[in-house]
Amino acid sequence: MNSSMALHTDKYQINMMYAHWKQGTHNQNTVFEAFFRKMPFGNGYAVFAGLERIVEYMEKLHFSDEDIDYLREQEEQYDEGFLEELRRFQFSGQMDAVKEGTLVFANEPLIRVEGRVFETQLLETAILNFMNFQTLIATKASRIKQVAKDDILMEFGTRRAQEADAALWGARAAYIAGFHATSNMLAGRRFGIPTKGTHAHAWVQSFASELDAFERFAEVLPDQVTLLVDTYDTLHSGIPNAITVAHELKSKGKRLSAIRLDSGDLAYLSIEARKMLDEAGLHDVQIVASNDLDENTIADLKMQGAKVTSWGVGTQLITASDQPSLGGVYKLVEREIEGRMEPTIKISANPEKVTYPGKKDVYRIIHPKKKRAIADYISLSSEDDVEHKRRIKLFDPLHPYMHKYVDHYLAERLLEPIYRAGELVYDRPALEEIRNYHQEQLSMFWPEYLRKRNPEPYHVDYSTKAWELKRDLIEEHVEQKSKWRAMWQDSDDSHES
Ligand SMILES: Nc1ncnc2c1ncn2[C@@H]1O[C@H](COP(=O)(O)OP(=O)(O)OP(=O)(O)O)[C@@H](O)[C@H]1O
Ligand SMILES: O=P(O)(O)OC[C@H]1O[C@H](OP(=O)(O)OP(=O)(O)O)[C@H](O)[C@@H]1O
Ligand SMILES: O=C(O)c1cccnc1
Repeated sequence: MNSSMALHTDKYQINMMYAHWKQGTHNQNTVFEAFFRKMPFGNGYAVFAGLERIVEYMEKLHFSDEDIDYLREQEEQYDEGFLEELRRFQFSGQMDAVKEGTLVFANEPLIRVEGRVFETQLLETAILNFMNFQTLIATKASRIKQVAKDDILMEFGTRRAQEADAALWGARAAYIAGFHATSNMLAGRRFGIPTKGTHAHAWVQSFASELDAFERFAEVLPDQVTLLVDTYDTLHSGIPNAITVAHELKSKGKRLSAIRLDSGDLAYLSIEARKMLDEAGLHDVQIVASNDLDENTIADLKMQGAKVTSWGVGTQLITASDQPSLGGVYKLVEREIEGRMEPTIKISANPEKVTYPGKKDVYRIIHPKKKRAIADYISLSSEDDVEHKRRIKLFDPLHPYMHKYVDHYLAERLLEPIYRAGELVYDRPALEEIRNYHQEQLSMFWPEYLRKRNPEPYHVDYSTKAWELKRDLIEEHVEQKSKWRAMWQDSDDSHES
């Protein structure tokens, strides 16, 4: 079985690789950077995820004989020599990336890939596919976590996910952002995420009575029982029957762990359920809620005094339903011209889409005493001001007159080496470590950047040199454009005369 995902790319990447190969430019050195332009869900931050998947992909990346046969069959224009080159394909370049769980912001490089254009071009589609989805889900999960605070969060989304990979990697992304468990057993086995499960309405329906169903379930799984109480009548049947079973378990030295509410007014029902359980002396029986929950409903329910301590969240999380995609892009920022690396820019009529040229680094600038993040500072990799702790100027690229100088600061370089000369040099952290690191990250930010609604925009600032480079290349482009215009004008005039 071919486990490589080399063909998990857009055809245009292979066509460009072919065209470079034919033109003899395929060994040209290049630098690409991946970033997104707009914060998802209007959130103040995003949670970077997807690196583990990218490394898995990179480690297996090669074109198998079947891949080559397929390409030959698909595109008769491809030369055999090109297919031979693909057969020898191996990533030999550099990759740097932000660690999973890091809080990241719009317009900062999150992944940087350097190498032969023949290699760097191929990776675009897969890298964006992994980064965009997982970062989106981790961010959505983080919003839910902010609201749920210390309650237990269970990821229930598999049945509604956009197919299997999304369910698996989505469960992992949610765990990074602070979910406690998943219902997906494969995600549990593969990533070591704790698994949890209650039972469905079908269990209750498959018995003559609800009480019988509850008793039979508790009999075989007495150590972790959560009973779903809304199949027939939550207040008049489900909860009373669950209380009966709880007493039966108690008499055997066991404990009913929780009841689950899955329909109706979850605030009202949970308050009533709590009263009934407490009156029965069952103070330690918890209440789980599920049913199309997201951060907004959970916040509403909490505001209404819902007595829920565990939330099962599926559809809205795994499909990121209010924003089903993150628009991350992968842009060429430098290329080799006659043996020298030169910055390159993409111009667009939309000013937001004009790229920042040049190979860059991202530093998190931290208040030396308060140990909180002040801003992210993006400078050209050729600059070393931050490395030497020299004074830096922070200014808003949209409003350059708004600026301040910072003399004393701590700095963390966000892009870490992942590949060097094609070798994996990154010590892949355990999932638990990533999850803890994410929690530490949150504590480095002032709450105004983290709030769910109308967060204060966190500063992502460019160095003066990075900003001037962009300005100069735009000016060069404008001059070039007016020259072309004049040329066209002249040729039109001569045709007319
Ligand atoms: N007190 C509440 N305040 C705000 N939202 C609530 C409250 N109680 C429930 N909800 C949410 O309202 C929505 C109710 O959806 P819907 O009407 O489809 O469910 P239902 O009729 O209760 O149950 P079913 O899933 O059986 O159709 C869900 O998203 C649920 O999470
Ligand atoms: O609502 P979600 O956040 O996606 O959580 C998962 C849902 O999956 C189950 O429902 P089921 O598939 O039985 O369908 P239902 O919506 O009719 O209960 C469960 O009872 C939850 O309601
Ligand atoms: O365990 C549960 O209660 C569960 C799991 C998946 C989807 N809905 C509910």
